[in-house]
Amino acid sequence: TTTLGFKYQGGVILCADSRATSGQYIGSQSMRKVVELTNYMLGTLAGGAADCVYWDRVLARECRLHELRYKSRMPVDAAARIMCNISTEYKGMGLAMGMMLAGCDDEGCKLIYVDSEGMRSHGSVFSVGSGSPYALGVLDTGYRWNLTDEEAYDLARRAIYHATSKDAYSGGIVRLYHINDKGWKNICNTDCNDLHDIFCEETTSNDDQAH
Ligand SMILES: C#CCCCC(=O)N[C@@H](Cc1ccccc1)C(=O)N[C@@H](CC(C)C)B(O)O
Repeated sequence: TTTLGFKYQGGVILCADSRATSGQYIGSQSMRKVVELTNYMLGTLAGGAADCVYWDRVLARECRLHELRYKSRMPVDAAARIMCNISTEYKGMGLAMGMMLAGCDDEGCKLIYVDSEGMRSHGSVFSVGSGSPYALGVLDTGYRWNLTDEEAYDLARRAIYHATSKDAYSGGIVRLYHINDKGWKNICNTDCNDLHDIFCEETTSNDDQAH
């Protein structure tokens, strides 16, 4: 898996691949690793597939119950703390999860990393999963706060694409989401092979073809 998230002037960007593997076997090329927790909060999944998918659903239920009981949004920090408490409760029992929670509440846009070791930290740029070293190489080079929306989308897609090229455990579809104070939006779901044609286009003109 390769997942990334970063905050910038336009809100928060989340992007992830869609491959599930078991050793060298590819179990799925269409996993949803950016998950919709509420209308205003998204999460990303990396690590054990069952662990991530199961506890993400538990968290989504807690968010909905909060809205029903208190008629107000679940703050992103509160959701992160719930996931952190779950991780702490099961620490040492083998859970393997590396997640990001992102959303914009009345305190502004938040990006929080949470994992099954009990880590919980706020940040502006994160990448989580087996392909994260490759993604960070692209991301840290191109990241700045004042990116335009289109530049942010392009940077996220490039970072995930290059990770899928190098990391055998990442691949499939690059799913890109944008969150701001109006909510979240799925910008695109692009197959890695199509991104190859965009990011690695060969200049084909007659003289070039005479290699
Ligand atoms: C194939 C298949 C069934 C899924 C097995 C399964 O959990 N694969 C894991 C890798 C892993 C992890 C821990 C133990 C063993 C295998 C996987 O693909 N994780 C991806 C994210 C999830 C959400 C899809 B990614 O982190 O690579």
